[in-house]
Amino acid sequence: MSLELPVFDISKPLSESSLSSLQDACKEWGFFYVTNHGVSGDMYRKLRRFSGGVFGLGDEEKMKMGAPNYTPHFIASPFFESLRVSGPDFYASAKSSVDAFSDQATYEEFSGLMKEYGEKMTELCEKIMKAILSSFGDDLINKYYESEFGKCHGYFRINNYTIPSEQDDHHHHHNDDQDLIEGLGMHTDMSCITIVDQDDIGGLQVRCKDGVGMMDINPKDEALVVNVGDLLHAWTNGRLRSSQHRVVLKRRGFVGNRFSLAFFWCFDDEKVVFTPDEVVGCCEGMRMFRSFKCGDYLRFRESNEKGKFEKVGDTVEDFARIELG
Ligand SMILES: O=C(O)CCC(=O)C(=O)O
Ligand SMILES: [Fe+2]
Repeated sequence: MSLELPVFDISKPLSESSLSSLQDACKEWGFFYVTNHGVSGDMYRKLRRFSGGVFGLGDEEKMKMGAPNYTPHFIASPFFESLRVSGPDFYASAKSSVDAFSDQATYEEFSGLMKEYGEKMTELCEKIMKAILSSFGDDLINKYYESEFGKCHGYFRINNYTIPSEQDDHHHHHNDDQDLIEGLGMHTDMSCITIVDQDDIGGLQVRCKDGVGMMDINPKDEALVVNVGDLLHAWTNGRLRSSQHRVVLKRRGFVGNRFSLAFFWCFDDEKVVFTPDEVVGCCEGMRMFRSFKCGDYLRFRESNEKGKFEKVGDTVEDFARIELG
């Protein structure tokens, strides 16, 4: 099954009806599309070309980038490798990845591009977060945007999914459907919000509220996919969904690579996440999450996964949910 998520045009003034469909989508799915986001086709094509150049290097070369800049195959999955670029100084982060390579002029340009993209996405996240706060009404922007979200920062991953040829893949996990491969396992994001730019191959799936079904999030021209992460789920007292999602690849007919960009916008490590009374209040007054330091949650996730990436199982629900009774 596939899903028609609402499309939120971020360039338009916020109308009551667009805010209410935004709020509904965040509660029901934790996912929606955004258009007129300001990332030009030109910037995207350049980013893809440069990244393709880096992924095309030999394994030994790529390993020179080191962790956490480069995640090689067989960490998250055999079919996934990823470059990480961290803000707020996206230029310096990208530069530190590619400094080991010889073609310095090219990589200067690469780093400049990463900076441009990172800053654009940071700005977009700020706008989206403001829209999400507005969708609660009650002037939450004025009360909480600056104090709670003013120090948020972002990082992004450039993801490259490939499927090896049939003969050397007898040992990995097939789904029930022999033609479906998990390119990135089921997980929730550790962010406040995440913005994903997937190419036209598709494969992003979200778990339905019933906890069983899966829905395809189809590629949509000119649109980016936005999803709510664990930090915003906790901050909104669980009202906005941080949904489990994954990426599946169809073996048959899969040509080339699947390329995606995922931008994660998070609280800073020192931030104490604690739902304001007013936000709790609109939820029958029952506080669902104890206060926690953002960095402690990130470390909890990392230590639970032993470098295994974002596997589902331990989320903010396990970490900070208040037991009832
Ligand atoms: O590659 C994608 O489309 C999504 C990636 C994702 O969910 C993630 O990196 O957290
Ligand atoms: Fe994700």
